[in-house]
Amino acid sequence: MIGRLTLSDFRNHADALILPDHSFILLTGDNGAGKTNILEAVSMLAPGRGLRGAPLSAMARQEGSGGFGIAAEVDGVVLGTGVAAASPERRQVRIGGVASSANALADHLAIVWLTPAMDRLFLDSPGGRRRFLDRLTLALHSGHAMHSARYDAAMRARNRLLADLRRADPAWLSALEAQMGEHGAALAGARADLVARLNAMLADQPDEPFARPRIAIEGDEAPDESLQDRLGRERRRDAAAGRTLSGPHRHDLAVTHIAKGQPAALCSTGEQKALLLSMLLAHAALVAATRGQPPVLLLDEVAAHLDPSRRSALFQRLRESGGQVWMTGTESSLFNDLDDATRLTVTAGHVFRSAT
Ligand SMILES: Nc1ncnc2c1ncn2[C@@H]1O[C@H](COP(=O)(O)OP(=O)(O)OP(=O)(O)O)[C@@H](O)[C@H]1O
Repeated sequence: MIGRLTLSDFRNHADALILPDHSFILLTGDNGAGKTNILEAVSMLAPGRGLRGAPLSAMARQEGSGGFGIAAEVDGVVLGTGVAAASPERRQVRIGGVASSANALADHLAIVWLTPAMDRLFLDSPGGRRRFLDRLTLALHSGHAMHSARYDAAMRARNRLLADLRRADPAWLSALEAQMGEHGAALAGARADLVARLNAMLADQPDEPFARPRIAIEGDEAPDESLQDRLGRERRRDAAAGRTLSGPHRHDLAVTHIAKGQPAALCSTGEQKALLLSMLLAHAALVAATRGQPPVLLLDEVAAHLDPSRRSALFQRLRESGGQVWMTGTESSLFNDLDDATRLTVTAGHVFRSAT
C-alpha cells in the first residue's frame, strides 16, 4: 500500500502531495487535468517505462528544470525514482534512501494497470500482450524484469553479430546464446507458472458479471531442445532474417472467452474489457495469496465504461480484494457508491481533497 505520494515536476504537476487514507483513491477532474499523470507516476514505482510506455524525456514538466521526482512511502520504506536535469535519460531509483536498480522496485510493490489504450490489447500486435503478461508475472516473480532485461541485452548483441555472420566470433555468439538460454528459460518458466496459477484461480471465479477467460502462451513452440542449442543451430536463418526468430520474445498471450469458446479478439469491446477485469481480479487474489498483499491497481477511466450494475459489482470485488485501488474519472458521481475512499479533485496540475 502506498501511504504517501509526492511528485515534483512530473508531467503537468509541479508539486503534488497525496496522502491516501483509504484503499480507494479516486481522482476526478476535467479532461487533461492530470489524473492519468498521477497514475503514471505511481506506475513508475515499478520496473519498466510506466503505463504509457513513454520515454523519460516526455515525463519532466515542460516548464520545469528538466528533471522530475516521484517518491512514495510503502510499508515504511520510501521508494523514489526520477531523473536529474543534468542526465534526463538516466532513471535513478532509491529504495530506503539507497541507490538501487529499477528492477529491485518489484521486491517492494506489485503494480498492475488498466488504461483506455489497453482497449485494443487483444486486437493489436503481441508486444502489448507480452508486456501485460510480464506485468502480471512480475508481481509473482520479482526477478522477472532482471531476466527480461538480460535476455533482451544478449539478444540485441547476438543480432548485431549476426548482421555480419562471417566475421562474428563463434565463441562470443555461443556465450550470448548461453545467456539467452539461461534468462530465456527463467522468463518462459515464470510466465508459464503465472498462466497455470492464474487459470487455476480463474476456475473458481464466476462467469458473471465479468466474462471469465482461459489464458495460454503461444508463439514459440519449443521442441525437445534447449533454447541455447536451437539458437546455435539457427544462426544462418536468423542472420538472413536480420533478427532472432526463436525464443520467449516471440511469445503471445492467447485469451479465450470460456463461456463463448471464442478468442478474445472476436468478442465485443465490452466483453474484452470484462475479460481483462476478470484477469486483473483473479491476479489480485493470486498475488494476495502469494505475497501476502494484493497488488496496487491503477484503473484509468474504467468505471465510466461500465453499466451501473457492473460498476457496483466491480467496486464490490475490489473492496473484497483488500488492495489499494487508484481510479480516475471525469464525473465524481461515478463513484457515489464508494463511501470509503480518498476523494481528490485534479485541476490543471493541482490536486485537492474533494469537498464531500
Ligand atoms: N511533460 C509535460 N509537462 C507539462 N505538461 C504535460 C507534460 N506531459 C503531459 N502534459 C499535460 O498533461 C495533461 C494530460 O494529463 P492527463 O493525461 O493526466 O489528463 P487526464 O486528467 O487523465 O485527462 P483525460 O480525462 O482526458 O484522460 C495535458 O494537458 C498535457 O499537455
